[in-house]
Amino acid sequence: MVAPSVLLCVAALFALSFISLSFFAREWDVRVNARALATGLLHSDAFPASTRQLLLQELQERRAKLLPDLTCSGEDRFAELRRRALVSRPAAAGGRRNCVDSATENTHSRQLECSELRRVHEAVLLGLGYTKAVFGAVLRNGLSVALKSVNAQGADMSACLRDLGDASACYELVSCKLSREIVLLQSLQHPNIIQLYGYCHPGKRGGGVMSALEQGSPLQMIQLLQTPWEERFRVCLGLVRLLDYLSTSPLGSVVLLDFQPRQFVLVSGELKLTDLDDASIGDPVCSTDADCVLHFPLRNFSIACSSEGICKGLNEKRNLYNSYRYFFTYLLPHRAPPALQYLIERIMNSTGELKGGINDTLEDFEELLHLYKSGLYLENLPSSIIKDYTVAKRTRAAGGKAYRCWPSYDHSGCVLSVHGAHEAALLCHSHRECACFTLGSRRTWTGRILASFTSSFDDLVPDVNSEVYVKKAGASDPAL
Ligand SMILES: Nc1ncnc2c1ncn2[C@@H]1O[C@H](COP(=O)(O)OP(=O)(O)OP(=O)(O)O)[C@@H](O)[C@H]1O
Repeated sequence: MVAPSVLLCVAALFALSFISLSFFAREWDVRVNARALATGLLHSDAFPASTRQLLLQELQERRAKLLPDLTCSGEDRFAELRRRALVSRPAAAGGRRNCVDSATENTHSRQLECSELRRVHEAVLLGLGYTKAVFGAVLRNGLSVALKSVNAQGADMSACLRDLGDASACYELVSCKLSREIVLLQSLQHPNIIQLYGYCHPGKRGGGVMSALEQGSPLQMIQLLQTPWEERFRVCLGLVRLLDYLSTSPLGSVVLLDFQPRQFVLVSGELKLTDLDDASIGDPVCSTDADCVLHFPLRNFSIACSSEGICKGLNEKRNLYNSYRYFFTYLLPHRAPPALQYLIERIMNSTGELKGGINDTLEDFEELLHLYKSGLYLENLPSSIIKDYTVAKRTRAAGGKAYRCWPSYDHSGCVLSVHGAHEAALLCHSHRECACFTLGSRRTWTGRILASFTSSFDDLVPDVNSEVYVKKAGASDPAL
């Protein structure tokens, strides 16, 4: 029989340990663990005090295994990130508020109210990840947003609940990743990073962490593989521009630890990074060269440990090689204009072997864009090719027979991007069904013209923005 005074003493000791651990612990995760520890102790009323330290240690280790990439482990670190975010964006300063649209003052003058975000109806599921659930909604002002919150059924929450058994501690742990992403989105601003419209933190009236972002559509690699080369090139170019920015961002060099196509979305064809919770800042520290090795399934790369004890440039290399293996390999060489293949091979070689850095890669990509946009890559095109066509200016072809080609911008016909009439004539010559083509006012993202190819037409109707080229009878195949 245990005396009531002893029980009281033990309870007081537990309460005191919890309060002091929570109070003095500078590390956010230690506080969570202290809570888990206290919860455990309350549930089993006979833990000897001598095992307290061991238990705490074990909980910390388990937590580290549970969420190995959760680098918002220290309040100091989080505060430091926040401070840097605010320094790089002076207009956003003002401390933590319940709801802020600090990232949006240029684009959306109206403040996003948390109450509005939490009240949205008819939200549709856009995606579920290990950590977050993302819903699409249209706000009252007509703005389409993606609302991110903790995925209560996600793998992170489930693993945490299995391990710690404390729902509120787990929510706090997992939402830390979302909060971290919000902080990063505030300071990292680039056309290829999703725009943060606003966010909510748990306030007095409850509700969890939530961010409101520019809405995109999940990146479907299979779908992307079926799009024209120009669109796939756009995705790769956006990625390279993003990596260039991340290599020297306002926060330092940023590496995407969990680099997968699903961390990105497309917004009107433009690639945007949306999942930043696993991004890490700063090149790794090292004591020997062996600390600066990048391990990939099929190969490893290493660099020297600098005299300052940093693997300088390792983040950049990791991002670049991941871009090569997840994006360039699939999207870049396939059906590229033959005259640009040499440049593509150079890019594939230098990124696949990590011979060049992001600067060289960006230079190659910008050159590729320039050659493609300007039509310079078509220099060897026979100029006589256009003589095989009769042109009807300020008209468009109506009716007639369409045919399909691949990869067309329009699935019911044959619509391809061309630099001008010469290139369109070349394509028409190479299609057995082609009898005429129309150049209209529609342009692709590079400014190239969308040409529509058909086998026949019923009529020519006036249209000041369009011209029709009709193949002359007996026009020869230029055997290109
Ligand atoms: N802005 C957005 N617009 C549309 N869909 C989005 C947006 N942001 C994210 N998604 C979709 O939601 C999914 C989950 O989002 P996110 O990647 O941020 O969550 P996560 O839990 O960190 O994912 P993971 O398990 O890959 O780490 C994404 O894969 C994407 O398909």
